[in-house]
Amino acid sequence: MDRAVTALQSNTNSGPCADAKIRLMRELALSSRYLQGIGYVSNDYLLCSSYGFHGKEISLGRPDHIGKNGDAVRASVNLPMAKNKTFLLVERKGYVVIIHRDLAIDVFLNDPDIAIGIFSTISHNLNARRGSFDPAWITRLSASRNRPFFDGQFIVAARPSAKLGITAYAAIPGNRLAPRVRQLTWLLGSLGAASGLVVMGALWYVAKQRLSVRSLLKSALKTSEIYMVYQPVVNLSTREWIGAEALVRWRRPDGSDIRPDIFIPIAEETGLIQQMTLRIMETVAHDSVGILKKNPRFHIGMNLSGIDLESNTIIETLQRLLEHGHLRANNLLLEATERTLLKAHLANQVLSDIRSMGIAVAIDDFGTGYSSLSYLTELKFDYLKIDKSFVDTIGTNSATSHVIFHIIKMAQSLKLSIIAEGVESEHQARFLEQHGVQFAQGWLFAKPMLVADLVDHIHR
Ligand SMILES: Nc1nc2c(ncn2[C@@H]2O[C@@H]3COP(=O)(O)O[C@H]4[C@@H](O)[C@H](n5cnc6c(=O)[nH]c(N)nc65)O[C@@H]4COP(=O)(O)O[C@H]3[C@H]2O)c(=O)[nH]1
Repeated sequence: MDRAVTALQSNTNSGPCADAKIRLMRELALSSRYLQGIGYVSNDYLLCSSYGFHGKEISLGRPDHIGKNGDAVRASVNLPMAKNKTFLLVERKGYVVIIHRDLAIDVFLNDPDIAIGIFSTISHNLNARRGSFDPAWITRLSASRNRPFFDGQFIVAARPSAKLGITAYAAIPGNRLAPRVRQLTWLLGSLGAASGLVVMGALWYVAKQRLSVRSLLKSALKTSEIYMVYQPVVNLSTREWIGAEALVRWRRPDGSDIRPDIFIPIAEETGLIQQMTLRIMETVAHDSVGILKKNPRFHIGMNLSGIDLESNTIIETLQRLLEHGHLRANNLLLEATERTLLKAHLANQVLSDIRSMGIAVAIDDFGTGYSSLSYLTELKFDYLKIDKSFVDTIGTNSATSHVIFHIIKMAQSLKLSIIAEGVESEHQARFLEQHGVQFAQGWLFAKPMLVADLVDHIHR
């Protein structure tokens, strides 16, 4: 808009609706991705526009809102040249930009994860929606006077505008927020579109809410809301439980569960992950007392995040646990994903320090990252965990079904022990065993369980 108004104002050779000015309006409108048209307004009448000179002036009505900078906004205008469409008009210094009313949310089309809704508080209709917008959010937000909430997956916020008679709703998956908000608010802000500004407000509410998810998580770390479950790892030939993977859980006081793949990235981005890893390790050390009494050779796998691999803190924590607890180095298996290794520049050093303490290290979710092979040759691992997505291809004709053979062969040639993840059928278990995979975990054998259940099931 700035560019269009400046260009039109600085062209002083002709009157506001002269042919040359209309040609300039047309060029400016055509070169913009977001403006449907540009026009000249006097006393609430559109006299001419990039569509030409309007023999009969078009009445626009009074603006709905005048901004602090003097911009006059008309939120819902029908123009005779596009009868079935509703436009948003922003007038500045006599010139007006014509924007399709849904444009403010159309810019989100390329991002299916972001859900947007614009609700008319006058007609009580959802004027527009994008992404997996859940109308139930409207009821929940209006019941709580538009206080943003986190439903375990999405952070949802609303921003009402009495002047425009709308409420904009924005919802973003908790783990994807920060960079997108910055990018989208910039884009919407530069449009200067009124409904865009309301959507922008909703997005900022969402961003603020993310910080409150951090504070919720921070206090949860001090309570039993954060706890561990254990998924057994079996020996494929004997089906004996030889170890378990510790998986963190967060249950809110209202009984709702928040998934680790949602809150771990939030903990990583908001500087809480080290505190969380420490809490996880202390809980595992505590839980291991009962487990090791039943089977002193049992191993417990723990996931590491990229930030854990950036400093020596993890080494100090492990040393403390080994010195003061029941755990021995050979009871532990630390799991790092390719994704975390990619982020951690010091990973090589930290992983080799962990191994020199006698603790085994696994590469987790193998094959789902970017440069898997280079990790296998540059870093030393003891175990390779085959990701569930490859196990799922066993017995199918999918294009990637042969990849699992190569992963197994590669691990064998590097003398790594293999654990297959996400085994759900007997057919998959038999296939893996026949191809030399020693260990597996998955719902076929057991789902993640509380430590008391694990202890009950371990054979002496
Ligand atoms: N459909 C299906 N799913 C199965 C089956 N067997 C296991 N799973 C699920 O697959 C995930 C395996 O964990 P992961 O790959 O380490 O992936 C983990 C890990 O990356 C992360 N995570 C979990 N706990 C921790 C933790 O304590 N610390 C860190 N840094 N990350 C964790 O969150 C991810 C998700 O964990 P969960 O939701 O617990 O989900 C777990 C587990 O419950 C199966 O047969 N079928």
